[in-house]
Amino acid sequence: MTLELDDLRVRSLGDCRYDSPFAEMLATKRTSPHYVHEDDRVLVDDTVSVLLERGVPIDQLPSLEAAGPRRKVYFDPDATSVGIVTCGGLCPGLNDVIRGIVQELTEHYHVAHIYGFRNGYAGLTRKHRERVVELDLHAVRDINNDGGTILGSSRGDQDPGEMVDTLVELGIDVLFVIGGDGSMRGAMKLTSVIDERGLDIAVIGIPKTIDNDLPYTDQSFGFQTAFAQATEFIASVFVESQAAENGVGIVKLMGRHSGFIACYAALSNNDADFVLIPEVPFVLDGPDGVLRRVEDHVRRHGQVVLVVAEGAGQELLEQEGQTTDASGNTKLGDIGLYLKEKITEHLTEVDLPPTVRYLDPSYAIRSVAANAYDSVYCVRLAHAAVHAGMAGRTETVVVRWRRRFVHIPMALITGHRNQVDPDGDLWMSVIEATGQPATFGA
Ligand SMILES: Nc1ncnc2c1ncn2[C@@H]1O[C@H](COP(=O)(O)OP(=O)(O)OP(=O)(O)O)[C@@H](O)[C@H]1O
Ligand SMILES: O=P(O)(O)OC[C@H]1O[C@](O)(CO)[C@@H](O)[C@@H]1O
Ligand SMILES: [Mg+2]
Repeated sequence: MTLELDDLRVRSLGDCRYDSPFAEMLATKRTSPHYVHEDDRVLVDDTVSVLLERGVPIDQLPSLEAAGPRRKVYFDPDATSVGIVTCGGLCPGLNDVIRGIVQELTEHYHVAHIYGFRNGYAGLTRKHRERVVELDLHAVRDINNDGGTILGSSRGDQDPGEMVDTLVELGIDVLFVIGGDGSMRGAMKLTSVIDERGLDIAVIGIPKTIDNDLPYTDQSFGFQTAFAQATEFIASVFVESQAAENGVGIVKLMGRHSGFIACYAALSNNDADFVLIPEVPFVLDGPDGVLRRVEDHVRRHGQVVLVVAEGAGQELLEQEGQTTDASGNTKLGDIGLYLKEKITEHLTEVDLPPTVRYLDPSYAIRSVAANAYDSVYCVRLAHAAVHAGMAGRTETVVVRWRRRFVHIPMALITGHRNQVDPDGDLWMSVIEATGQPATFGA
């Protein structure tokens, strides 16, 4: 990691001059094992060897600004208007975040207006301006009981200039963008137009991804709920495969570029014999290929369960030209169906005609309401986002890093992707739990 301290400094619109509603509560607070003072910072690294390698004084080590309420804020709360938008794919907990933002802004900061933009960035365009909704405590009362997002979401490019026009027209001071890497790239285009026009509008990101593929965050909200849902499907194919002769269960789970859902779901109920993820390429044929390993497993145990992330083994699929979705994300081939065909063909050839159960739970794992753990996480992220926005931070994302809530510059979260490290301890756990080889074939 070549990160320097200066890469981690977040932008502020200016000095904080207004009293914060939290001033009194914060007056006596100091950093403790359970609280990081607003003037203190959280270290990025957590191993002695990396810290020593950096070879710089402690105050020069890469560190992150603590999130949380400030004694003074940048925006005059009574005169502040905010906007909220949810973009990209659904994720458990979106409604919890919206609700947390609205409650915090209403009950503590007493802001003037909270607007919700409908259906992602499209809701900020001229065409959809009239669909903007005003949000209050009543509007968000029990939305956390439902999956999805009350605001709706979308993919697809919109003109940043037109979106900023909408912010200006509504008098928005702070925009909260709840979304993934694409949404954060979109948010950075907004801040660059805001800067060009010399406007005083803060843009705060709340990272959302069930794939858990955003960097500098312990684990993204909704991820735990999503992989818990996925375990149910693995358990089903396990039962089915056990009951059938030469039973083969295959579950394909979301995860375009990162196999976290597949790894965690597989570890959770430990029914999977093979986990295939995008980060670990595999071959099908040959003595060490997946097909022979599956065959060996069926011969020894009479059944087998495979969990495959949707982005795994894409290089094996013959695809006629790459297509993309409205946001420019590559559309993937169906590795689950491909494996089903190949395994059926192989086992039939070696005289083990299989009964294959293939499940692709797809949207069923991400459209549900957040579990209790994710709900807590969401409301705490929402509070952190509100404090960051009211303090005038901009082009800033709130994340939980090594269990502390911190601010990071938006550019960092779009800089690279969080992926399962084939040399890391998560993949090691998967290998230990499944008994599968570290690699398949050459
Ligand atoms: N490079 C970019 N510049 C401007 N806007 C972008 C960019 N990439 C994506 N966006 C916009 O951000 C929104 C969400 O992007 P996208 O559909 O890729 O989802 P995401 O935020 O990455 O979430 P998910 O994890 O579900 O993919 C879309 O409206 C898209 O057009
Ligand atoms: O079908 P959609 O909504 O475009 O999204 C599918 C993709 O979104 C994700 O859930 C990420 O949000 C991926 O795991 C999946 O590939
Ligand atoms: Mg994305």
